[in-house]
Amino acid sequence: MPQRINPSILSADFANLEAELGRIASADLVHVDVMDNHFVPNLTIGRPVVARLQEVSPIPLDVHLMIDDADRWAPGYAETGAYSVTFHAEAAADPVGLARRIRGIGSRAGIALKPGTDAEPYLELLGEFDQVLVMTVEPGFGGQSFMPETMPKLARLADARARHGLDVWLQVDGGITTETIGRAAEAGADTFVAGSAVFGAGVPAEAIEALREAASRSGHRHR
Ligand SMILES: O=C(CO)[C@@H](O)[C@H](O)COP(=O)(O)O
Repeated sequence: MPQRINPSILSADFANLEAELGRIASADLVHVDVMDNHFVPNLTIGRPVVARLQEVSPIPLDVHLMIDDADRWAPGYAETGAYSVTFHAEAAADPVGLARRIRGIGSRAGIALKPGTDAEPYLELLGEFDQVLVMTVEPGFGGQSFMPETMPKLARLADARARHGLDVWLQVDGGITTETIGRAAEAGADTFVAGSAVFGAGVPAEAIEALREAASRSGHRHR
């Protein structure tokens, strides 16, 4: 199964985002964190900046909405042409309906699960989503420590994916480093978001390569 490394621009220089994209040219996608200071206690960027990033980025955008009222706002992010738009389970009144709208606009649709959010309601609905984002920290800030207790949930999602023969991507986000990425890969993740491990490194391209190597050493063992 292919593995993807998605650097999170939350740890990039927000005054020089276009230049920062140039430092991660070997990334698979760019992870863009949108926070509204309601769903999470932090505020980042909104649709106008995402739309502009979409215009200048040579790398597809993986937009992660940490915002309330996703039913209202998420389609607008898909309309920017983003490759994927992920919303949180608690933020949507109708997660399946919203995923269908996002897909209808042309983006891949993702559902995100906070560390305390149960995967159970979604195991039989996996086909409605293109990716499930398993948060491996509480959403809101970069630089936190990976929460290994989220791994059983990831493994349950991986089992459901295999049972249904789906190729839904399983993404992890938070505290992903060369030390932790192997555990997530073994539990079934194929898509890895890393902020500080990439932009906090001297040479982000080397950090991406190191993460790629560490993940590939530890592929999913339960397929
Ligand atoms: O969504 C988030 C935080 O809520 C992430 O995308 C962070 O940007 C990850 O940062 P690191 O934990 O890799 O530093």
